[in-house]
Amino acid sequence: MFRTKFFHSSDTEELVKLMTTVLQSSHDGLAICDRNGYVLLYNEAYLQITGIPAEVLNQYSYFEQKDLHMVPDSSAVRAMKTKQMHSVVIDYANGRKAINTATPLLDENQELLYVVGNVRDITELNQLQQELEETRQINTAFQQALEQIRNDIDYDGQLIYRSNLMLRIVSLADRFATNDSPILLLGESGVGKDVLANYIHTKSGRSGEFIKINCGAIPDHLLESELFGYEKGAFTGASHAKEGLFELAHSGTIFLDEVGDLPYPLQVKLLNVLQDGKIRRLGGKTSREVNMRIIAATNSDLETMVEQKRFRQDLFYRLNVLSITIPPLRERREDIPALIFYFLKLLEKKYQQDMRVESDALEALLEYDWPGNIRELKNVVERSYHLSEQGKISLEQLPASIRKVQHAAIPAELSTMDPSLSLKEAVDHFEREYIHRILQETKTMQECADRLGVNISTLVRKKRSLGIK
Ligand SMILES: Nc1ncnc2c1ncn2[C@@H]1O[C@H](COP(=O)(O)OP(=O)(O)OP(=O)(O)O)[C@@H](O)[C@H]1O
Repeated sequence: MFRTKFFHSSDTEELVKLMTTVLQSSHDGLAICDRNGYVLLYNEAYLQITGIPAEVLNQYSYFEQKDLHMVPDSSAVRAMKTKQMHSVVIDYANGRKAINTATPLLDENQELLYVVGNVRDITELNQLQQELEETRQINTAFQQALEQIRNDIDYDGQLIYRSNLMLRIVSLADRFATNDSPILLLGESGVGKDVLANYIHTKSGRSGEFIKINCGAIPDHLLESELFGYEKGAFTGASHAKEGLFELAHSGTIFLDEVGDLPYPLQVKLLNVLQDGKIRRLGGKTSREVNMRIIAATNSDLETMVEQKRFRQDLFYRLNVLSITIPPLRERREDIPALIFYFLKLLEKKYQQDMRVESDALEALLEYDWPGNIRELKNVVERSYHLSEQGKISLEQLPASIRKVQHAAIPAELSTMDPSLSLKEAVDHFEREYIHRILQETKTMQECADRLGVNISTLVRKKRSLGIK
């Protein structure tokens, strides 16, 4: 409090009246106690916020209130003991939360005279903060979902492959497609687990929808209601009943992406669904039968997670009945050209602008290791397409990391490849030229197969089918 020159009241009675009005007008709780902790003055807000009855303030000192556990904590007691200002956050029994600050008033000999207590209610602030945090989490989940949609927007659902490895995987998927057992898809991020799950659903002949959920993208507290749905009044804000994704996937397939991120308590619930084919909505009294195919996918090492008790063993066994591991792109390099031309075709169709890939750029793309797999390849093709000049993608348009692995140029005619060729013709043309070149550069078939990253029988078959002498 600051005084101006106009203040010269020496009437104690008048001063007390003034003080009382000041105290009463404050929204913060205010209380003044003497050196023994007995409250002398307090305002209405103090009673409201702390919930301490007036009778207690009239009879008990702060020391007694604390000792008798009438209050959870007291900044006044701390201030009296230390003669220093103290602030504590207190959760009062009436459910309110407040910052409680006590300021000691000392005389000229540093002896305690009074302590002034200020209680600021932060209950609403706290709730607002929590709501803000929840909104933030929901926002992040939506952002991720939008990002996913944006990434998938150009995807026309085709599963492109040329390698024997993928051929085997697709025929395995064909066999698994027609039964109802759960399938676990494993493989690094971006190898195409999502695409394969979609493919399996299409091949399964199931009439229902393909429903996808990314278990890692939805905040834990929303995931259960998202999967199982809820009944009206199941929780605050549940003003109407809502179907969960399991119900939506009835007669269809539910794809649980990043299943390793499923919170531990939900893992038991998923296991129950897998075992008896029934779900119960949150707040629901009865169970409903759902006939759905579950496909789960992860790029985490579930076995290690089981050892670390982060993933339930029983659920792992149940999901792992039919599992398919999709190899990374660097282990099936024969797929790279087919994928490049496929993504280019999609872009050409969309933007009505044909594109050629110069030979050195193509070579760099083929040599690169693709740690981000097909997702990375797709992004690089898209980026280079937009950066291209005069209908050509050349080395300069590729990211530096890819340019680095570039070797000597491949036959020049590749860069001027006829854009009217079909994808298969273009790929065949490229493969013929490329294998021919590597054959010339190597001494044995084994060495050539190693350079190409294929096994020797693939190389022999390719040579024959492409008519390479
Ligand atoms: N064989 C394929 N043919 C055509 N496009 C593919 C193929 N495999 C993957 N893609 C494309 O690559 C991108 C990544 O694939 P997808 O989302 O299926 O990978 P993922 O293994 O599920 O990745 P994550 O583990 O990160 O979810 C997608 O845009 C997809 O369309």
